Amino acid sequence: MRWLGGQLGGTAQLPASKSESNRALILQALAGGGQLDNLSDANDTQLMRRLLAEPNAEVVDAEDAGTVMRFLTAYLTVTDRRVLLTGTPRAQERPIGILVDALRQLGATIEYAANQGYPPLRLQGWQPDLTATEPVELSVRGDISSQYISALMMIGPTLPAGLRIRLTGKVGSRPYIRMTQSLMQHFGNNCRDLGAAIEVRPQPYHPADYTIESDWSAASYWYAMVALAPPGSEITLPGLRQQSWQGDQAIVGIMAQLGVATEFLTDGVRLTQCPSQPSVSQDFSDCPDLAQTVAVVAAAKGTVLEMTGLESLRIKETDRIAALQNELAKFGASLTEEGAERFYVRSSNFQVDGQTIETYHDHRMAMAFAPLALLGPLAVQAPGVVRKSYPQFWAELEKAGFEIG
Ligand SMILES: O=C(O)C1=C[C@@H](OP(=O)(O)O)[C@@H](O)[C@H](O)C1
Ligand SMILES: C=C(OP(=O)(O)O)C(=O)O
Repeated sequence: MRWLGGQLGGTAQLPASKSESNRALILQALAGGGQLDNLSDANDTQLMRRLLAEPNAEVVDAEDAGTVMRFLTAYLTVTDRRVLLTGTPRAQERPIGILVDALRQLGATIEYAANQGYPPLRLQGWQPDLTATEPVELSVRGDISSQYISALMMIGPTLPAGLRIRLTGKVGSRPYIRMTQSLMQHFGNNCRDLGAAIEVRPQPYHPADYTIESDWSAASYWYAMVALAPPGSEITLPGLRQQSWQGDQAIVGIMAQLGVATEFLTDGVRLTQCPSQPSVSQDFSDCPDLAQTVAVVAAAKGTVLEMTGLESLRIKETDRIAALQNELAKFGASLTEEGAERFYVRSSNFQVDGQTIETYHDHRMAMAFAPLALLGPLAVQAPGVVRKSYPQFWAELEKAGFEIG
């Protein structure tokens, strides 16, 4: 792929948030109705929708979608389904023991079909304590994935006396927990986040309509393009809100330091260029999905980037730290760990001249490196990976003035 030249401009279409979509689908199913508008066309969301619509399936394949695997483990448990819940080889390497242990304490019978602590899972029955008058108390680690906590929160209202989840360890991806709370409240459960614990009342959901916001994680790739495009470039992204439930709106503040200014419009944002800083320090604990985008922009601009909060990156679609290290090295840039869990991106004489990017079955590797085509010719292996969250990504790049393929 290559950039055909000139300034970047115009409007780019974003997918709807897959995180909001996949929560809204679970809540709609538990509420027994409600109209959802602007559901994501991401494979992760279309898959969730299909799987929820198959009440008699004996094998449920969550493919490579973390939210689908984790949310359905809880949802299929409380709807008393007997199924084999499986996923891709990589999904079978992503841990789920914390969620399974919690569900067992609530009355689930779940067995591991292959390796202890990992999918595939055999869901074999659900017998909650129907006489409970006090909320069930659970302790759940927050430092592996917030998706376990969101999954438990969403099924909490189905328990006779609700649920109290005490969070232990460092809690990562916190905004995703708040997003779950906000959507639950929208569907009628006044769930409370007390910081160290989450209280879910036994209030039944009621059907509610909701229009999904555009996806801020997907927007991050357009921020990267504006940051690297010729002077005078800009882009408009419809469907993003100033009051957002998505933690990846943090891209606004991060990119303000890397040369992109955000103007909120009535519907969406307009991105323009602004001066950037020579070095940037950022904790990604709350926004892990932005790490790849920001690392690549910093490397390309020669900005020294200090990165913390990357702990969860090793257990996502791929080991994202190793993948970033390998691919940045192709441009003479580096990502090195200097001290415990403290990483630095550094580069000098960064050049794009026909390198091929490996994507490691990870949509975000493809999308984070694609903006480099603004600086020189580039090839991306297995470009179809983007379908997980942003199926129209390449088509939108073509409209914006890239030659693809
Ligand atoms: O709940 C969600 O929708 C998500 C939570 C995050 O995962 P972790 O909680 O595992 O960090 C994020 O990386 C993922 O893309 C989506
Ligand atoms: C980590 C991601 O997704 P999930 O965990 O839902 O597979 C992602 O989209 O970057």
